[in-house]
Amino acid sequence: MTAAITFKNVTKKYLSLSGETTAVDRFHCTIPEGEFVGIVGPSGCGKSTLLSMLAGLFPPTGGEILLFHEPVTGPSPVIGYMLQQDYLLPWRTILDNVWIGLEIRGQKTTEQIEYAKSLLYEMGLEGTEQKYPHQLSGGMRQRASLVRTLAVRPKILLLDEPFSALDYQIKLQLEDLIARTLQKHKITSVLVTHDLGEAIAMCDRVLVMANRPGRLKNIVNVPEEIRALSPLEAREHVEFHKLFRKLWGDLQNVE
Ligand SMILES: Nc1ncnc2c1ncn2[C@@H]1O[C@H](COP(=O)(O)OP(=O)(O)OP(=O)(O)O)[C@@H](O)[C@H]1O
Repeated sequence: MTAAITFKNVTKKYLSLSGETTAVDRFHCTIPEGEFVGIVGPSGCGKSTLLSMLAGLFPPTGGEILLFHEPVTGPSPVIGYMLQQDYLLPWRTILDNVWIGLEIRGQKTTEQIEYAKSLLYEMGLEGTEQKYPHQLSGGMRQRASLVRTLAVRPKILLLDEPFSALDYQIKLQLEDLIARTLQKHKITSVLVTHDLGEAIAMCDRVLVMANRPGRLKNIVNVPEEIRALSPLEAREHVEFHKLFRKLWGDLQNVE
């Protein structure tokens, strides 16, 4: 097993005028390559802080984070980030948005362009190439945003509440499509979500965090019977409901 992400006793303290806040306290865990991991926990338990440190936006105060056994020292090209907002540039067509990362990295080769287009079609966006973001629905824009992120071939994808701005039906459809795409391309993924059902339906393991200070409370493996199903089908399975109740119980006792 290759470790894609290793958190070694990671701590983050913020200093502000009102004093010191320990946002993350000795977070320790390993995520193997190809795994899809969810992080759930009460508001303020340090989920976004963890993702930001993983993305190399700022360093931990204590401990260390490794990506494929190399310490994180800043933003890394192996990491892609998908946020709640799509941040597509409104003055560029969908196709021009999709390969913006390739342009910035000087990688806009014929092969890479073809790869980006194939991702666009995989995500059901054929026919939108020459449209502008305002001509697409919220779900389509999120899909285009994911294509842009995947076009530069990240090995690790961080998803910070990517579906929370979408309505329920679109969100379920997107969960299915995105889970399939990430599995197909064997991308190690970390999903931060407030939606327990989403974490169970999409992930191989769910990390439950506790508050004040933010720390890892529990790790729950999603049973094989659920993982073998699509996120939509998983929600119908009896094991899904059992696990939902267990995680719900865990979260009631995490303070
Ligand atoms: N820049 C900052 N300066 C001071 N404190 C901060 C800063 N950013 C976050 N915090 C504090 O660190 C703690 C963890 O915040 P963080 O945003 O990581 O939590 P979260 O679990 O992502 O929350 P939510 O689920 O509400 O998005 C909170 O107590 C927050 O107030």
